[in-house]
Amino acid sequence: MTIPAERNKVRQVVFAPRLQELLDRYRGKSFFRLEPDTVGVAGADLMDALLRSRPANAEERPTFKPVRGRAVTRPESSALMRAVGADVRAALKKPLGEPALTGTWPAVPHNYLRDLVFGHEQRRFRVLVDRRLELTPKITWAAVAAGAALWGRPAPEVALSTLARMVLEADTYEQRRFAMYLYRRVAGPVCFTVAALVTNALWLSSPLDDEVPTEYVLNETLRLLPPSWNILRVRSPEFAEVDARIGPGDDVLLLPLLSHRDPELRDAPDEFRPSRWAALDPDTHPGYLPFGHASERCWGRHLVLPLAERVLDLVRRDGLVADPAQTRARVHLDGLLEVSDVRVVRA
Ligand code: HEM
Repeated sequence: MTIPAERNKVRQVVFAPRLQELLDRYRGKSFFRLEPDTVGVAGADLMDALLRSRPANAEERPTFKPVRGRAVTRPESSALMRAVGADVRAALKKPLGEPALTGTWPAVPHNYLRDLVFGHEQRRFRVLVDRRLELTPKITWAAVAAGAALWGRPAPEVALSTLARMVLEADTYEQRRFAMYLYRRVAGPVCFTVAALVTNALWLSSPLDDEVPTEYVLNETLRLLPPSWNILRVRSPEFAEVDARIGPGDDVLLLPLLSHRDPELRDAPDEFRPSRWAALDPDTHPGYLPFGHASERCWGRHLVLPLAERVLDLVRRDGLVADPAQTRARVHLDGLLEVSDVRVVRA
C-alpha cells in the first residue's frame, strides 16, 4: 500500500506477510475458510448478521474477560470505566504545554499519554502501563503480583489517579492483585491503543492538511489501519442459523481489515482520503467496525478519540512530520495493528 508523500517519494506501509496474504487472497470476498475449524468473514451484511446473532461471551471480551478464572462483573467493569473516564477527562483539561514529541513513534506518544493521564502514579502502577509488558500475560501477572505484595499505602499528599484509588480500596492481597490486574487491562489500552492510532494517523496523513478536520483523519485512519483488525467469535449454534456454511465446530474470525477496504462499498478503497468522511457516518457506514458492532461497541471510544485528537493537535501546532527520509514502515502481525518505528521530526 502506498501513500503519496513528498513530491517524488512515496511512503509505504509494509504489512507482515500473513496480513498481506489476507488482503491479497480474500479482499472483496464475503466468506472464506481460513483453517479446518475457522472461517473468515469480511462481507458487511454477513458480519452484521453474525455479530447481531449473539452477544460476545465472557472470554471474547477484550478488556473484561475473566482474570485467571475469576469473572469480572458488570458493576466492576462499569466502575472501572467510570474511574478511567474521570482520569482521562481530568487529563484533557490540562493545558497543551510543551511536550517533546519528536522521536520514534509509537513509543513517544505512549509515554506522553502515560504521563498525561497517569502522570504522578506510584511506580507499582506506572510499571503496569509499560510497553514492555505488552502481550506478555505471564510477565504482566508477575508485575501485578509483585506490586500487590510490596504494599504500603502512599502518603495522603501523593497524587493518584481515580483508577489507582480503586485499587487502594481493596482489603486483601487477593483482591488487590485482582484490582491491579484490572488496572492494567483498563489503563494499558489508554496508552497502547491511542499511541497505535495516532502513529497510524501520522504515517498516513503526514504532513497533516490544515483544511481537513482531525475527526476525518481519524475515521480514515481507523478504516485503513484499524488497530483492532479482527474480531473473534468462538463456535456457537447461532452462527449456523445465520449461514449454513458455518459448521458447529467453526470459530468465526470477522475481519474489519478487509471489510474496510471492500471495493464494492467505497471508492478508491486503498487510498487515504479523509475528506470522504464529510459525507459518511462512521456509526452506520456498512462494514465499518473499528470499534466493533453497534450492538456492543467499544466502551472506550469516547476516551480514545479526544486523546488522539489532542496528540494530533500538538502535531499540527508543532509542525511535526514523519521523517521525509523514511519511506517504509512495517506493520507486524500482532494483537494490535500499528505501524512501527516511525521517525517523527519537526518539518
Ligand atoms: C484505538 C483504540 C481502541 C479500539 C480500536 C478499540 C476497539 C474495540 C473493539 C473492536 C471492540 C469490540 C470487540 C468485540 O466485539 O469483540 C471493543 C470493545 C471494548 N473496548 Fe475498545 N478499543 C479501543 C480502546 C479502548 C480503551 C482505551 C478501552 C478502555 C479504557 C476500551 C474498552 C473496551 C471495552 C470495555 C469493550 C467492551 C467489551 C469488553 O472488553 O469487555 N477500548 N473495543
